[in-house]
Amino acid sequence: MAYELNDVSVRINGKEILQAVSCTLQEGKWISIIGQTGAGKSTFAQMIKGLIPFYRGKYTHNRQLLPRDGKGKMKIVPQIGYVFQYPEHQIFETTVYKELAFAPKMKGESPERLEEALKMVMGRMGLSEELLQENPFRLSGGLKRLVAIASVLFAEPELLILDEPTAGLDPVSRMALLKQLKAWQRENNRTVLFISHQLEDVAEYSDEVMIFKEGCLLVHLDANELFLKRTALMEQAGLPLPEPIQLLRIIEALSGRILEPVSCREEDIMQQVRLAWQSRGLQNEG
Ligand SMILES: Nc1ncnc2c1ncn2[C@@H]1O[C@H](COP(=O)(O)OP(=O)(O)OP(=O)(O)O)[C@@H](O)[C@H]1O
Repeated sequence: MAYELNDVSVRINGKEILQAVSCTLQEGKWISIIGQTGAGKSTFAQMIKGLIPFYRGKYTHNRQLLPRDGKGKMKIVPQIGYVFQYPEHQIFETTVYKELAFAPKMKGESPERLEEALKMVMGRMGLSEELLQENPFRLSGGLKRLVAIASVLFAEPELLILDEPTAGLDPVSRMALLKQLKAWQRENNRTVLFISHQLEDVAEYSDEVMIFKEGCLLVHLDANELFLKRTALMEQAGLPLPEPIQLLRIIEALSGRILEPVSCREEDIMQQVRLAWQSRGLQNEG
């Protein structure tokens, strides 16, 4: 179920926005896309969804070229879901039920199947069924966001693109939303492309990370490898390290020991930090 790009370049208004990008997006992976502002992250994601009509190079899904129309224009890829920044701005129906059921009804889903899927997606996003008859425009900002994202999940996308899905949310809502999306991705073995400037979230949830710099894909690698072993790549891309990794480096410097957390997730890093802190060497230093 892989999507593959081979030497793909995108030029808009005479400017090369993406340059010779080659990559494979494997099924069942949470792949984060990071890079400084203007690095080409959103353009890459839009290209994957088929929102960029023309590009050079080869783009395939399961080794089949993605369809183009008679004029050679790339078509939108229906099995890819796209959550744009501030997705609540795309809500247009008058009840939460209508908003969620819009796409599946268009696909001709039976009422029974609709009901079953509706319950599942509401539960997954932590939304109470009582909300179904509410006007989505009257909900709080955070709830509106959940409804908008639930409507994308309801279409059961094979690959889900999340373009800064937590922008503007408070820390508690941000964490809750990402946990729900991660659980959805794992349970359904789906691929997620997650664009974010929140590097702590990237280290917490990713299987793989793609770093873009000035329209080029600098590197695509395992998240643990990047954050625990190849941190120089972050510097090369002009990006800071996630805060728990910065703390790990400080504790290593203070204790004079190399710490080896099992992953770049905060919980695993803090466990190492606590152990080092409790060890006599560091207490004496302190
Ligand atoms: N339609 C367009 N016309 C002209 N230039 C564009 C267009 N779309 C994007 N660009 C330019 O392409 C570059 C990459 O933009 P893109 O939005 O992909 O970057 P990004 O990494 O997603 O940035 P950010 O983190 O700020 O969202 C930028 O210099 C942007 O100005």
